[in-house]
Amino acid sequence: MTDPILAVRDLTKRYGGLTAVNEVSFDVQEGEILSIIGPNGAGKSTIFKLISSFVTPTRGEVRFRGEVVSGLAAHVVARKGVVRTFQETTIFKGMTARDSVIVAHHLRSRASLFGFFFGTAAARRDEDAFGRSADEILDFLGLGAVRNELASNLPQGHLRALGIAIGLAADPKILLLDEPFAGMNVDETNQAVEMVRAVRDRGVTCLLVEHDMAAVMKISDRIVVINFGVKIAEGTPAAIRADEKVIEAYLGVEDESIGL
Ligand SMILES: Nc1ncnc2c1ncn2[C@@H]1O[C@H](COP(=O)(O)OP(=O)(O)OP(=O)(O)O)[C@@H](O)[C@H]1O
Repeated sequence: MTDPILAVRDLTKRYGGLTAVNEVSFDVQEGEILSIIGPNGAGKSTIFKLISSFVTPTRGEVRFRGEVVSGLAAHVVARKGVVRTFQETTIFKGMTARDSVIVAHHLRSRASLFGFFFGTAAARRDEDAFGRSADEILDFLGLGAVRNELASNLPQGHLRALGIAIGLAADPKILLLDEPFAGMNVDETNQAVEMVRAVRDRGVTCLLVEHDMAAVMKISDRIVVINFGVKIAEGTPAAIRADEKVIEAYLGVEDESIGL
């Protein structure tokens, strides 16, 4: 097997007396779609925050292409290529879709953000290149027709896609997608599943936290299952569906189903 693009080792996060994530280890291979699942409060979001360096582990580490990235500032890790998608709630709604993606390009080279707002010559040069790249990303995600709409006017499905577009503007090697199918109907979910596949086919490794089991089973190459902060299973969708520990963890959970 080739070296993993991401190696999570003995990752542990304690909040006071509560161990949110406990000695979790797994690898992510380049080009994979890997989903992290588990009941509410299992520790999935905390694992995402640890991988993207928004929080520092109590113990253990995350290695990206062999380099330890835990402990580095989140924007440094993002620039290396480990990027979280924006949630709808954090998208700047007063901007057009296109400008939002252009600003995300500027965030990649933070020096030019000042120029974007104040119109310096160097920023205008960047502007052309970033504009072309933004248009390509928007077209790629099916947002070309709404590029000049204010984000505040976009329906939820488009906003979700815009969050992915903003993530892609940062030129990720790994994209962390936090509940990309939440609140979607079946048609919207199917479209979003295709979108995530297309992102992977573009060469971006995708890591998902998701509750929609039907979508998870359809899209994932592999799944990591977390329960009470501990990894209880890891494998292909077929293996996970048949895993006794996984079935047990989900038994009695009313709002979730493992899709059996
Ligand atoms: N900043 C924090 N301070 C204290 N406790 C926290 C903090 N963040 C998370 N926790 C606790 O850690 C545990 C894991 O939370 P986490 O949000 O990672 O779970 P999750 O699997 O993402 O849940 P959900 O599926 O409901 O989003 C929970 O018990 C939560 O209350």
